[in-house]
Amino acid sequence: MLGKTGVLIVNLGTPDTPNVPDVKKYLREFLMDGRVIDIPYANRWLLINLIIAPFRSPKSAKVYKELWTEKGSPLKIYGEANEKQLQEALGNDYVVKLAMRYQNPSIEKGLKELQLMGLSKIIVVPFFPQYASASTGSVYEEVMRIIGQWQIIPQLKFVNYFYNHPKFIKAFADNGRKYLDKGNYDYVVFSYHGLPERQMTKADCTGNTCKLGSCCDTIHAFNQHCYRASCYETTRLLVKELGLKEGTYTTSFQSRLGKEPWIQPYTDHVVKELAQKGVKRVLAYSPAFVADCLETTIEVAEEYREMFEEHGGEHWQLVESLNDSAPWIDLLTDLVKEQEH
Ligand SMILES: C=CC1=C(C)c2cc3[nH]c(cc4nc(cc5[nH]c(cc1n2)c(C)c5CCC(=O)O)C(CCC(=O)O)=C4C)c(C)c3C=C
Ligand SMILES: [Fe+2]
Ligand SMILES: [Fe+2]
Repeated sequence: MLGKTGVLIVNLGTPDTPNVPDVKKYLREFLMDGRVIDIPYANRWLLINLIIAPFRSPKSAKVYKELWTEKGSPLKIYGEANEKQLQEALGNDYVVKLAMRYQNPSIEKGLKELQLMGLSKIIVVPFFPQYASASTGSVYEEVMRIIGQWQIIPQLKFVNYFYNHPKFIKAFADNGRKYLDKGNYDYVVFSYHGLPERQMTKADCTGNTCKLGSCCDTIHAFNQHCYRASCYETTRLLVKELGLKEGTYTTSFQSRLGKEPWIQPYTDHVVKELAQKGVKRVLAYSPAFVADCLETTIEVAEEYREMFEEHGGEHWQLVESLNDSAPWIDLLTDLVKEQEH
């Protein structure tokens, strides 16, 4: 095994089953993460255990049951496929392990397996195109917590983001182009997972803070880890690749939780406004996710479609994510190899 490199691919996580106790367990672990609900521990504990877990779990379980396939949760099925595909693409000099930040297979299990192989280098690839403290940052914190206890700390590399990688942009653009070429769409919505505004305005490592305004209109040395700026840049790059005209697309943020303000505009508001303005045919991108999951298959493809049609829209189509496609594996291979320099 000496000389091999370990590759830990990490996605967010999903419940073990769509039943209420497993969904509750998943939500508890996820939302008790101080990078996800960033309030003092005691307040977070009360909020999660007395309000969110008991009341949200039955509702979420219902939706997970709708999402579930014979083989399980799509997020995990695609992750398992990616583990095999990437192993094949990288060959024998690498050992690829899949991990989930929450629930199973855990980061602890994946790292332990790599540790037992005596690898001298580990590359961590979180499956989040845009950096956020609540996603990528949380994966790193967990990796460092575990590896920090080891006697021998291997050489460690992290892929912080890849929203601007030309192969990421091309893969998503190609997925959408096949609809645009045939479908006579009059509008494209780029909907990203949202974040609480409070998290955006915390100072980054350079001391800069996002002002939730025009500071996100360009990407530069001081805002490369700004989630909002990275989302807007993802849209700009996709728009350029697709050749969309000004006034025919917009960026918005979905999946908010709780009563505090999250980054805006909210996708549900945008969906209603577009339908009410007379827009009839919309192509919807969700480029914060590399695998179709609850947030794309149910929220974007079903809930927003129903909302759009209820308010006068005629056709709403989700662009599928990268899932187990060859261009995604090609991009993952590049992301790993780029860490070897
Ligand atoms: C794009 C990366 C993600 C960020 C950033 C993120 C932040 C974030 N999420 C919540 C709350 C929930 N998210 C849920 C599902 C979910 N979130 C992501 C990704 C990011 N979340 C994915 C890929 C998924 C789907 C998982 C699946 O099993 O398919 C859920 C659970 C679903 C539900 O009950 O509605 C919650 C809750 C917060 C609060 C947050 C940042 C503060
Ligand atoms: Fe989320
Ligand atoms: Fe900003």
